[in-house]
Amino acid sequence: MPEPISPLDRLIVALDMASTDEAERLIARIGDAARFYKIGYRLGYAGGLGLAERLVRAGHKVFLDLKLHDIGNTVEEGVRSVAGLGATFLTVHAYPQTMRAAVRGRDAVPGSGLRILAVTVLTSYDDDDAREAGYALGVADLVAVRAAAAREIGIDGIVCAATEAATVRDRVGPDRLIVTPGIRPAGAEAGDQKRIVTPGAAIRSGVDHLVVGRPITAASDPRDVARRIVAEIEQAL
Ligand SMILES: O=C(O)c1cc(=O)[nH]c(=O)n1[C@@H]1O[C@H](COP(=O)(O)O)[C@@H](O)[C@H]1O
Repeated sequence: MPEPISPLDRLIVALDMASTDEAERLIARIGDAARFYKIGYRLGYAGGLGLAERLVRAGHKVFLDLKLHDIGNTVEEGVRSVAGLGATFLTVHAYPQTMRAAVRGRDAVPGSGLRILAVTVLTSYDDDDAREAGYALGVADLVAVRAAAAREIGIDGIVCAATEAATVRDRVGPDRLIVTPGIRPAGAEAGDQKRIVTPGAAIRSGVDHLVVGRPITAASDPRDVARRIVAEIEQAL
């Protein structure tokens, strides 16, 4: 059985900011209301990898959302480099060749603790977007197929919307993680997200970690919003 995850560690705050100064100010404001942070393109390309190492040294957990997707050799070597940074999670797109390469890169650095998450279908996509991108399957079927492939290949966790969590759990079993962005507390703006779920409903559908960005980062009191989300998670468990 998987290790129990505390309500606090289930919340991952997306640091989609322009600079490490801005990110560090937000982290200081949030204080002990969160301890798991995600660094994606915006911050990653603006000093975010150095910040990731500093956060790990300070006892935080870090999710590097680099969404790797390239020829196998490049993905494998990229994952080997990332494995030295101390992050807990790294994303790759859920294409079989890419996932196999990421698993080889992970396994080449034993003891790094890095876990690979496969991004199935972005939460900003609906069936029309999938069709426009050339896929014959709708979002739910595409997520199910990719989750099953990820499990077969040895990926550690799946990124999907919480709307697909039950199907994904069915495909991947109890030992793989399910990590869901597209989380919106009741009444929060969806923005560009199309498959949104509240924190409590996500947890009840079997999700392990929730990724929350703007509802926290754009709030006038980010610490308060983070605390409320963790309380909602705790209640739903
Ligand atoms: O891989 C991700 O983290 C991700 C996958 C996905 O399908 N949808 C998605 O929104 N994300 C990321 O999750 C975060 C969501 O941010 P908010 O919409 O501001 O809560 C962003 O950093 C996205 O890059």
